[in-house]
Amino acid sequence: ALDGQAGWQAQWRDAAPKPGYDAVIIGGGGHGLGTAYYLARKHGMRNIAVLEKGWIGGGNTGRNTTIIRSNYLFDESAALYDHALKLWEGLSADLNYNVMFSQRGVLMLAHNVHDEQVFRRHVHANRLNGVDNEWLTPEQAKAFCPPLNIAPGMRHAVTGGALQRRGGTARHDAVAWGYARAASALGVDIIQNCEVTGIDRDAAGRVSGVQTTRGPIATKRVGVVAAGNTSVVMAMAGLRMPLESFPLQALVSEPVKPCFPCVVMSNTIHAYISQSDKGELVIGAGTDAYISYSQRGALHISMHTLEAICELFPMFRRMRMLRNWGGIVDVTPDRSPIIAKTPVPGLYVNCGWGTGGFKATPGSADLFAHTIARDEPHPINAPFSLERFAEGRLIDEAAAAAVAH
Ligand SMILES: Cc1cc2nc3c(=O)[nH]c(=O)nc-3n(C[C@H](O)[C@H](O)[C@H](O)COP(=O)(O)OP(=O)(O)OC[C@H]3O[C@@H](n4cnc5c(N)ncnc54)[C@H](O)[C@@H]3O)c2cc1C
Ligand SMILES: CSCC(=O)[O-]
Repeated sequence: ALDGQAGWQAQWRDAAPKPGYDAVIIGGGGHGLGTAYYLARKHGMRNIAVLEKGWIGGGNTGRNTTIIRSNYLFDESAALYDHALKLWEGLSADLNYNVMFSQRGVLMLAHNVHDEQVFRRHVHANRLNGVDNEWLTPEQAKAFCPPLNIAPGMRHAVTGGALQRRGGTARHDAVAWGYARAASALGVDIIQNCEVTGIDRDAAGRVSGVQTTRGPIATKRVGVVAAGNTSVVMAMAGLRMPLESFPLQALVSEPVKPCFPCVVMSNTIHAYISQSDKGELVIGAGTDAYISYSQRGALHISMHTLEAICELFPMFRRMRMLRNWGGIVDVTPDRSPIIAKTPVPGLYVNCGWGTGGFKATPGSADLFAHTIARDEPHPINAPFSLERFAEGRLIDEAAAAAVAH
C-alpha cells in the first residue's frame, strides 16, 4: 500500500496546471503515468505534472490487446521485459488497485520449419537469461489450449509452439487508473485536456518549459511519452526521431462463457487471441502497411486476421464481432524501444514500443523515472539509446513480436 499518502482517493485529483513544476511528463498513458508514480514513489520528487491532451488511458494503453510476456530473444530485451514482468507480478499490491494481472500463459505457434527454428532459439536464449519458456509439440499445445485446431491438413498446420507460463494479460484501463490514483496520492498533478503545443529552450539550449492549450508551464525536466505522436512532440524541440507511426487494429467479439484458457499468438498468420474477463474474444492483427496518425485501419487487415482465427479455432467461426478499433504505434528501425536522454539537456524520451509496449509498462516507467531523476539511464535501459541507430548497435527484435510490424 502507499505510505505517506494524504488519504484514499476513489480516483485521482483532476488538477489544473500550476505555473511551474520540477518535472513534466507529456503523455497520460500507462508509461507516462507510471513514470510520474515512480518519480514520486522511488525518487522523492513531488512537484510533478502529467500533461495529457485527451483523457488518461485514451491512447494505446486503453486500446491494446493486453498481452504480457518477456520471451524476447536478445539479452538486453530479456532484461528489460522481464524487469517489467517481475513488476507486473506485484503491481496490484504496490498500487493497492487490482490491475487484474492474469498469468494464464502465452503460447506462440509454429507453422513451419522456420518458425520452429526461431522459437526453439528463443526458448534456449530465454533459459540462458532465466526467462521461462518451453517448447510444446502440437499435441501438448492442444492439451494446453483445447480449442486449438492441430489437424495436419490445415493450410498453416500447427507444428509446435513456445509457451511462457508466466505470461498473460491485465486490464489495461485499470493500469492507467491505478497509476494515476497512486501518483495523485503522492502529490502528482494529473492534468487532462491539456495538449502540449511547444517545448521551450533557453539561450543555452536547455529545456525551460512547455507551451500548452491551457497556458505556459515552466520546468527544467520534460519526459516525452507520447507513443504514436512522439515524432510530432519531439519536433517541437527541434529533434527528428527514427520512428514511423502505423495504425494497429484490434477487435472484440460478443461476450461468451469462459472458453479460452490462455493467450495464443501466431506471427506467420498475423493473428493473436485471448478472452477478456468480460467474456469477449480479444483479437489482434498486424499493422496496416501505410504510415498514418489514424486511430483506425483498413477492413482487409481485420478480415485477414479473422480468417486466420477461424482456421486455428473452428469453434469460433460463428462468433459475431462487437467492436473494431485502432491505435497509432510508433515503430523504430530495429523494433526495440528508446528509453533515453536526448541531445537537448533536460529533455528525455520514452518511445518506439511499436506493437508491444503494454507488456513493458511498469518496467519502462520505472527505468524512465530513474533516467529522469538521475539524468542518466539505468543499466537495463542504457542499451536502448537514441544513438544506437547511428552507432549501428541495433537490438533487432523484429522477429520476436508476434505481428509483422
Ligand atoms: C490495437 C493495439 C494492440 C496492442 N496490443 C498490445 C499487446 O497485446 N501487448 C503489448 O505489449 N502491447 C500492445 N500494443 C502496444 C501498446 O499498446 C503500446 O506500446 C503502449 O500502450 C504504449 O503506452 P504509452 O503509455 O507509451 O502510450 P499511450 O497510452 O498511447 O499514451 C501516450 C499519450 O500521449 C498523449 N499525447 C500525445 N501527444 C500529446 C501532446 N502533444 N500533449 C499531451 N499529450 C499527448 C496521447 O493522447 C496518449 O494518451 C498494442 C497497441 C495497439 C494500438
Ligand atoms: C500486439 S502484439 C503483442 C505482443 O507483442 O506481445
